[in-house]
Amino acid sequence: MSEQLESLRKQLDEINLKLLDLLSQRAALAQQIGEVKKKQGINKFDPEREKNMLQTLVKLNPGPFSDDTVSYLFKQIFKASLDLQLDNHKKELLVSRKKKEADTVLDISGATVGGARKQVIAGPCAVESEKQVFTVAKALKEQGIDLMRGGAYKPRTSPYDFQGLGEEGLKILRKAGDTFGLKVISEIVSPTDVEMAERYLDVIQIGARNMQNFELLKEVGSAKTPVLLKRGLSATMEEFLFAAEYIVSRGNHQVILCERGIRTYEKWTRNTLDISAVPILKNESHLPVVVDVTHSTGRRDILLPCAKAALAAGADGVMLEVHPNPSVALSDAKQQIDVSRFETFMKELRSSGLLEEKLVSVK
Ligand SMILES: O=C(O)C(=O)C[C@]1(C(=O)O)C=C[C@@H](O)C=C1
Repeated sequence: MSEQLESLRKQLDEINLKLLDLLSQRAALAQQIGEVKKKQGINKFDPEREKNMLQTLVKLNPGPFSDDTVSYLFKQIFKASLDLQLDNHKKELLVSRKKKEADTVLDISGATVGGARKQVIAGPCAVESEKQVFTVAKALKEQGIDLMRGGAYKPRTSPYDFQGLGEEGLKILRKAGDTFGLKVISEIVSPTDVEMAERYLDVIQIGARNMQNFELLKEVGSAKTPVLLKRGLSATMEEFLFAAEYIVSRGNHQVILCERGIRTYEKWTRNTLDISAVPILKNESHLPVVVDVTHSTGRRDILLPCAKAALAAGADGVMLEVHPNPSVALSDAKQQIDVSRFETFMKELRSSGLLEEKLVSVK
């Protein structure tokens, strides 16, 4: 190497170290600013401030970098500082794995979710009658299922569709649960119904359409009953975790996250099952994660491979809809499976080995 090149590179190396030192000092200051902003409840991202800083820097740019290049470089620095501020914030979330390393295991009157046993949560889309629910409950019990779902309050797209049996539906569920030794899960849509629902349910479900119904989240957060929180139709994972944080921060730590598919342009499935959500949520949070294979796909023919994929990706369980006679179901007739299909589903899922108790927790 020529002496000149060597000397220039040496100077560059020294500047690198000075830049690193300055960047680290800057990052530490940005962190402090982040803390102050948090205390004052100010937004971390401040585009106006970034614009002003860029204007000053461009004005004083001595070259040889172009103004665009200077802007680009500093925007990267601002972005990295903002990420630091937000990352600090993420560490403080109660639902975060950074806050609590060990998996949260829910004990729902003896049935665990998030622990060694992988759960299959099944049941009709809507509670229609005692006979219908009892038929399904019997089939679930025969398959060794612990948890039964069934909708009593149905938030339907059309106001003319079946809206559910309300409290009467919850009573039927409870009766079936007590008769067959199943824990029961059902959705509540109004904060004023939470207290009543706690009398009947083992788990309160917050549906996808209500994931950001903050008053409802706060109410179930103050309740004692475990909560199954579904991901919103277009919710990012960050929004999903913040919704869970609403519940946990109010004192109810028993939350199950449920991936149920997100809205995309794809029409061959009802929603798009975001399988990547499973390992990401498991990494980011200590809360149990289950996958609703019925609502994410809307297709009976792919329930099994999607359930296998969910469990293989680290889900703590899967959820699906079972109806004695899906063709006459009052809701979601096209996607529920009958008892015989359910038995086949369980047989094949079991033989895949994926339902076996997990030996080590997924991290
Ligand atoms: O000055 C602030 O308010 C900061 O939070 C610092 C900073 C920066 O790194 O310059 C970071 C994020 C904001 O969007 C704006 C600026």
